[in-house]
Amino acid sequence: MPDLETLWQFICDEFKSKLSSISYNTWIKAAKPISFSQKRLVIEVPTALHKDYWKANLSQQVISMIKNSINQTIKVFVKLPNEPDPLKAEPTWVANSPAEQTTAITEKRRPTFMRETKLNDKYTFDTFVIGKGNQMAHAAALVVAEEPGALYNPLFFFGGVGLGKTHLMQAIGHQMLTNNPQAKVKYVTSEAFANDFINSIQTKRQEEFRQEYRSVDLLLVDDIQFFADKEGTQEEFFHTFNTLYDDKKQIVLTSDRLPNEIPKLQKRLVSRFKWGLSVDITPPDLETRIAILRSKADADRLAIPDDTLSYIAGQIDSNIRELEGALARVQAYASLLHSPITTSLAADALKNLKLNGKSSELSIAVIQDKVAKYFHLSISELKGKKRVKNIVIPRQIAMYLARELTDASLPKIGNEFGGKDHTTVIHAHEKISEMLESDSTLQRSIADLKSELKR
Ligand SMILES: Nc1ncnc2c1ncn2[C@@H]1O[C@H](COP(=O)(O)OP(=O)(O)OP(=O)(O)O)[C@@H](O)[C@H]1O
Repeated sequence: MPDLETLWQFICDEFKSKLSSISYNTWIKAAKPISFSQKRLVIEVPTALHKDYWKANLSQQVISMIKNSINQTIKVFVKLPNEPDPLKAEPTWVANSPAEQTTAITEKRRPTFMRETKLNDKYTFDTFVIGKGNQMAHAAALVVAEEPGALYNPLFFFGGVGLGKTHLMQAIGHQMLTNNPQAKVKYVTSEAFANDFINSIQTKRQEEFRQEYRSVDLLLVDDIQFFADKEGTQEEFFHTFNTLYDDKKQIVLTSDRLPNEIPKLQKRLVSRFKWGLSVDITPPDLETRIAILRSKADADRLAIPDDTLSYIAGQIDSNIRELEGALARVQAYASLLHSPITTSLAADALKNLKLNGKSSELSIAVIQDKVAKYFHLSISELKGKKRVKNIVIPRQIAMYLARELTDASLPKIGNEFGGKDHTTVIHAHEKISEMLESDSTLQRSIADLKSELKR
């Protein structure tokens, strides 16, 4: 019997010749051989989704590879990093389900009242940097691109602004078109869907609208939180969803929060969105931020020393769009001065951004506006006296942000919230700080709001 290292090398070589490089990097490179004894191979993978995929697709292939090459029957165990040694409790394997074949639909002429939204060429799997916060989302995206309609339908990405939801969603579209150039892929924002729908009513072309949306192989709808308040659109989307789902066509959705946290989203949509898989994308750690900057710099053929990239990555801690913006700013500054990019030049270029600190320009009114919009409240509700929970928490969040992000005094903040006492502001700040320690939904809302306020 080979030792663990030799065996794993053999398995990797076999998969390298069988799988595309994207699949290889996602499933095999991310896996780690742990032990091999008594014909039992233990492999560790990073997320639950990797584990499912291994069990459904890859374990059996490994068994066959070994059988074919040295005529030995081995067992394969797949575990997560925090799971105990699976050899003490043998799992059962899920049989591999055959990939769902999508049928090509001949492209019809697009009705003129609907604007075509094209996929962004840059948003592919190749340009997507994998890190801790997006690893599971990336793996799910790949599964869906390779086996649309079969496993995770709908696939739902949620998470803060600028973290790569659109990028990943469009990467699925590109990949599907690479695999099957005849496939009909449609990307829209929820607002474009709503506009198309309204236009179709105004121009009496609802049939065309339905034909367009219900005949696709892959429907990508971005930012569905904006369906809130749009009753008619939700109704129409419900039927679009049902038709596609019944036809086993893949649906991918994104939002800044989970379906049940989207205000005024119909319950039947919420429940349908939960049928598939919802995956969170969280802000990248420093290492991933540096890797993203490195990949952008390489793509633009920019010579930037590592310590300068680390410096830039250290300045922006959540939003990747801002990270790209910072790099562009440094690049522009360097070309303006005709100097090479160094850390001190980057520090100069970014010094006015005040990204992580307080901003004297940010006003309480702007905070109130953003918070009210985020929670779908009116400014007067936010500033008012109503004590119902769905208003009180946003009000306290707004006070908390005013305290954290501006230099305004407590009485001034109280005053701007309809003349409240400064002790109310202190209480709000304490309450939200305390909740932030354990409430992940709140953590995400605050991160989103902060990131929007820095835009
Ligand atoms: N992992 C990644 N690797 C490389 N680039 C990334 C990654 N994640 C995000 N980006 C880049 O960051 C920018 C913002 O990403 P994207 O627009 O996909 O975010 P989003 O989550 O959809 O944001 P929003 O909520 O504002 O719609 C894009 O230019 C995208 O290419």
